[in-house]
Amino acid sequence: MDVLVRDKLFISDISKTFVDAGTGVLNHVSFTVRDGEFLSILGPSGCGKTTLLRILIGLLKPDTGSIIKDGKDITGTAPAARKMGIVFQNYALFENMTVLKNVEYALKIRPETRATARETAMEMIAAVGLSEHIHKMPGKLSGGQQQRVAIARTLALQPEIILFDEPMSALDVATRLSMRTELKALQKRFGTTMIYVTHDQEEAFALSDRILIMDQGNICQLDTPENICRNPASDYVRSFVLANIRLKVDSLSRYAEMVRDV
Ligand SMILES: Nc1ncnc2c1ncn2[C@@H]1O[C@H](COP(=O)(O)OP(=O)(O)OP(=O)(O)O)[C@@H](O)[C@H]1O
Repeated sequence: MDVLVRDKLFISDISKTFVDAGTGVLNHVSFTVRDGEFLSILGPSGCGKTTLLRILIGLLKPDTGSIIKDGKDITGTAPAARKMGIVFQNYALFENMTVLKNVEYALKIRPETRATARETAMEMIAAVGLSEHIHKMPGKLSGGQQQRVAIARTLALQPEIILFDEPMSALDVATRLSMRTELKALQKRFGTTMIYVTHDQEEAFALSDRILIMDQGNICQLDTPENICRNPASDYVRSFVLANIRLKVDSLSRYAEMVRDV
């Protein structure tokens, strides 16, 4: 596979086996992520999505393969030097620090961002719409607000790539829908490449420039939502498309019922 200039990441032949998992969790996975792209990784529980994210950010070493970022091999590079950030499902905030302190913390540790830490933190908190909550503790915020703090904290470090590991799974449906719009707006504003792990078909189809569909450590298809719908690469992928259509029909009929009852 040729590395194109607009490719932000080139993941080549990544494999991973855990001794106690028996079979390979990732089997010679190769794909590219384009600069500024919103790429979702979609697949059932246990198919290797989180393992792939952990390898991309450097928390886990692959058994084979390499990760090329902007043309440079970063497979052995420390996580902090990769210019990537990660947002988890459980927010992972410091419970004993205010919103402001949570966002400021990492900026204050780094000599190059220390002087402007307060200003940057305030700007990022404003970007996620939480300016009026800066002095609150995370425990006093809703789940959606806590996830916004986690996103502001990640954005503040100006990563080139943000990885999301099922960031909406703990949120209610209405919050998830509004967070989708906000996330896309933030991506547009900051031009960040985003890699978004989910097992929610509807979310992946609604958010993504391209979707990578995985099953049992293998890539089944990587394409735009439209092309996946038009030309599913296998019966397995077709079942994802059909499930997504069913979800849409279900929510449309729920909406129709709500409107009828008004
Ligand atoms: N540190 C580990 N040691 C042993 N096995 C592991 C380890 N981490 C993950 N696994 C196994 O690897 C497989 C893939 O796990 P992974 O967390 O990557 O899946 P996933 O697609 O993210 O699943 P989910 O959607 O449930 O989060 C699973 O069978 C899991 O049990």
